[in-house]
Amino acid sequence: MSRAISLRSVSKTYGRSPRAVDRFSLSVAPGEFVVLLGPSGCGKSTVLRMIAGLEEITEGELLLDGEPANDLTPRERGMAMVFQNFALYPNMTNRANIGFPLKLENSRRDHTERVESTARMLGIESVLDRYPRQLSGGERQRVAMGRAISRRPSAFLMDEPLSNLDAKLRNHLRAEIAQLTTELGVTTVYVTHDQAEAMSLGDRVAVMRGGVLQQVSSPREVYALPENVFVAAFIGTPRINLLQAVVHAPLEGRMSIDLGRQRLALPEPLSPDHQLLRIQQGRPVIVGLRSEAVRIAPPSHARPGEVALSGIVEHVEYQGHEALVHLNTGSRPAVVPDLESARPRTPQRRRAGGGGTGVLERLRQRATGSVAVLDPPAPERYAVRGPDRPAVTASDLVVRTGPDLRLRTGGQVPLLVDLAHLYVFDHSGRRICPLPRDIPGLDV
Ligand SMILES: Nc1ncnc2c1ncn2[C@@H]1O[C@H](COP(=O)(O)OP(=O)(O)OP(=O)(O)O)[C@@H](O)[C@H]1O
Repeated sequence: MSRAISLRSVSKTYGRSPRAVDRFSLSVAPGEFVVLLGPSGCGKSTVLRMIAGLEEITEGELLLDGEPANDLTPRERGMAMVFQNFALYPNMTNRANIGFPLKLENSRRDHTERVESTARMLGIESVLDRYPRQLSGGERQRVAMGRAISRRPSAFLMDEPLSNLDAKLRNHLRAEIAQLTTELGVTTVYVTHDQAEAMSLGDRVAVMRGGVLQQVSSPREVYALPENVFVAAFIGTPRINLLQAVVHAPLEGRMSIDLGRQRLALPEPLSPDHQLLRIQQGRPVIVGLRSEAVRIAPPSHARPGEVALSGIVEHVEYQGHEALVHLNTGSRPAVVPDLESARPRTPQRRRAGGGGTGVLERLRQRATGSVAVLDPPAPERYAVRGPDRPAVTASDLVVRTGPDLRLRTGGQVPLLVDLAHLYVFDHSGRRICPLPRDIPGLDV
């Protein structure tokens, strides 16, 4: 039997600390695979442990198949957990490890058949009579999964089960987990901080930040329609380009988005998405451009909906099948706090003002409560290299190209921006373009 899991405004507080999980609501349908995704410390494991019954719920309600379950013991919940550290009994053979939960349930019954069919499912029949220390990391994790599966639980709760494995094995096991859970049709809640893993595994992805659920949607939607700038920045590789901008909407004349040194002129007639930007006139916004929204090509190659920009090549990252070109377009990148690792900056810069401990840095720290923070102006962030050299800034835009395009560092390149792929977020980080679905009276 597969379980429906429902969390209703669930919070967790440890001692006097702020809420580790803050009014978290999520319903997982029977057989569904939901991934909890977010940076380290955002509360993913705590949510999982509250579902498992390993952590008490401070406030709110957990329902299993519609029945209140806050007070059920872990055993009564009938779920199986798989952790990142494989947690096998070292003195038991792998066979005994897999059969252990079955033995706990009924010590007199012969479980050989169930253990062997589980091992077959996971491709580990040949190692059943060895001990865990005689296995590779991947085999050990399969045994750990076998132990979770053997009892045919009503739900799997997996906490970063692949994070101790090397990249190749991780990809391999990821595919196996997807296949296995589909075959078994068991409800699965899976925790990871790896967005690629989340996107490839989940029926739905629930993105968390600072204990708060940001968005829960299909992988496709979470990528294409991120509800805020944090989700946009957390999902997708290379990371979305986020630029500080101002909407320019004169009563007469063309609407545009001012990026600092350059403007994006919005094509007329304005699309419904772009029309709604008019009310942002004069306000600071954040423009999001994924790397596929920008290409290196001259204005004469523009397709309908594409507008021209230009950029100076700062750095080219060769990746074999493609290259990532880091460009300076004279814009200021918007910083999103709490992301696991910021996009690496181009390496050659020296900071002015001895490492950012000044007023701007303090303001930035204070502002980390909101979703996005505006960076200090470029001239104050980076030193000029010498009195006779112009001021330099870091790259603000990353564009994908084919691997064979030869580009000279310091050279200027023409860019075309596809406005159909333009994201705009308001000053609080909420997506305003494409239009949010919940604007009343708008048929989107
Ligand atoms: N037993 C505990 N006592 C006090 N604080 C805790 C306890 N367990 C977790 N926390 C805190 O709760 C917050 C959420 O932790 P949690 O482990 O759920 O995050 P996570 O998103 O799973 O992180 P990671 O990916 O690093 O495992 C963190 O700030 C953590 O320090």
